[in-house]
Amino acid sequence: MIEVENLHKAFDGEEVLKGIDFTFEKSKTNLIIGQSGSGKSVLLKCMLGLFTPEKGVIKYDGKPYSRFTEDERKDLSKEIGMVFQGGALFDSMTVEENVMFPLKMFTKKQHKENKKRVKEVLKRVNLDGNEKKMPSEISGGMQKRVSIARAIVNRPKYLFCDEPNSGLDPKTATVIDNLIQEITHEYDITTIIITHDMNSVLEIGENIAFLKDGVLAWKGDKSQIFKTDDETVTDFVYSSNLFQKVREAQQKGL
Ligand SMILES: Nc1ncnc2c1ncn2[C@@H]1O[C@H](COP(=O)(O)OP(=O)(O)OP(=O)(O)O)[C@@H](O)[C@H]1O
Repeated sequence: MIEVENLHKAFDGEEVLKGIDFTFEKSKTNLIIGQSGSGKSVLLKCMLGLFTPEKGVIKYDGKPYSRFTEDERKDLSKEIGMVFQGGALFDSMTVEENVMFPLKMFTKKQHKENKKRVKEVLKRVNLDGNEKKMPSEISGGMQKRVSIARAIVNRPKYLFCDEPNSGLDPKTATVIDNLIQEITHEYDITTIIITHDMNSVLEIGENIAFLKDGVLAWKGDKSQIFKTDDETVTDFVYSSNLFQKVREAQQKGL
C-alpha cells in the first residue's frame, strides 16, 4: 500500500500537484487517469522518489519516506518494479539478458540461480522458449511481456507502469492489462498504472485516481466511473471515441 497525503509539488513557483490525498491499495490495480498535463507523471515520479515534494507525506506500507534510513531507501528501490511506456528493452541484449539485468544489479546470487528465476518469470508471462531471441525478433506485445517479466523478476512489492499498453492493438492491450492484473493479485503487489486508455479503465480499474489540474478531482472504481454524474469525470470519460459511441447508443435507446 502507498498512501499519499496532502502532496504538493511545484516547478518554478507554479504548483502542479495541489494537495493530493490518495491510497494506492495492495493487491489492486490502481489507475491514475486524467488529461495531459494534469500531473499524473509528476505524482508517479514523487512516489518513485525522483521528485521531492514541497509538502505532504508518502507512506510505503505505513511508513513515511522521510523516516526511511539511507539503507531502507536503497532497499525500497529494490522493491520497486517499473514497466516503461515504450517497454525500454535493451536492443543489444537477448530476452533472457534483459530480464536478468535487475537480478545482476540487485542480487548477489549465482548465475545458475538467476537463470532459473528468469526462466520462471518468462514462463509466467507465457514467453518460455524465447530466451535467446533479440527484442527486434519478437512482436510489440511480446516485448511488453518481457518488460513485465523484467519488472517482476526481483519480486517487487510495488509495480509502477507508465502507459503499459501504449502502441498495441486493442486485443493485445487487453491481454497486457489482464496479465498485469493477474500478477498484481497473485503476488500481492501494489500496482500503480498511468493510462489514457478507457478500455483499461473498464478492464482493470479496481481503484482509480482522476486528476485534473493537479487536484484529485474524483476517485472510485470502474463500476462507479460510468455511473457518476460528476461532469468533470463524464467529460473526460466520454471524450474517448469508444465511449462516445456507447453513450450515443444509450441515448438512442439501443
Ligand atoms: N521537470 C519538470 N519541470 C518543470 N515542469 C514540469 C516538469 N515535469 C512536469 N512539469 C509540468 O507539470 C505539469 C504536469 O505534468 P505531467 O507530466 O505530470 O502531466 P501528465 O498528466 O503526466 O501528462 P501526460 O498525460 O501528457 O503525460 C505540466 O504542466 C508539466 O509541464
